[in-house]
Amino acid sequence: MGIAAKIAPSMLSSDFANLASEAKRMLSLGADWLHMDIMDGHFVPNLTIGAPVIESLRKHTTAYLDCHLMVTNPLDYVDPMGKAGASGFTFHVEVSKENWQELVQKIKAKGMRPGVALKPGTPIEEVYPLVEGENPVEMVLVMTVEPGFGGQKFMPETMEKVRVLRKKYPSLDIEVDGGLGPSTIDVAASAGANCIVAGSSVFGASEPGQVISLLRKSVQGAQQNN
Ligand SMILES: O=C(CO)[C@H](O)[C@H](O)COP(=O)(O)O
Ligand SMILES: [Fe+2]
Repeated sequence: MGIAAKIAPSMLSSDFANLASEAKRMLSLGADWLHMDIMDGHFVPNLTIGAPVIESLRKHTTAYLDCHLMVTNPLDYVDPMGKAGASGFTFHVEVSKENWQELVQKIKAKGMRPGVALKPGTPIEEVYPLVEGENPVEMVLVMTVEPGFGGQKFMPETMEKVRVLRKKYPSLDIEVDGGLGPSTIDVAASAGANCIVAGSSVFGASEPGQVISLLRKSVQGAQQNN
């Protein structure tokens, strides 16, 4: 028995003008989580959504909103995201070296689940203190593309980080994000990822439900082989 597979369509690839119905469509097709990409136009060269949109979406669904904060000052977002109804709050390690302890504490105090993300060029060792501390994060998001945009090519060299993490922390939620789809899922699943973000491969498919179930089967199959 492995840890639960969580398939999280990235709403970045949805029609933002119909966000609520797109979210419901993904949930009805078997999505476990909805991945919400919050970008501030500073940490990454793209600007997407923030707490007001999370608050609007929350009125339409009770689903787990897996929020990925690609922002320079994640601490500023904790209160608004908590009030808006975010479920997971995943901040980047590159911008939280000085204050991750305070961040994790505040995220938990607001009833959210803390996670830490790292860019492809960031060494995996940087997240160890956050996973092992007294007040640990509950998920590590290994970016498998440079953050900022959907539809990029999966970077297989990031898989070594997933393998190292899975070996070190057998029951940790490990999320992969960027370029995941039918042609890349097996390598990520066998490396040990159990939370799978997929934007363009799901929303661009003629049968998104089939992609969601294929992603889940790959994670479950890899766990049975280990
Ligand atoms: O965090 C992200 C980009 O920074 C997105 O979650 C990610 O890119 C998903 O899109 P796709 O599956 O199309 O790569
Ligand atoms: Fe993301």
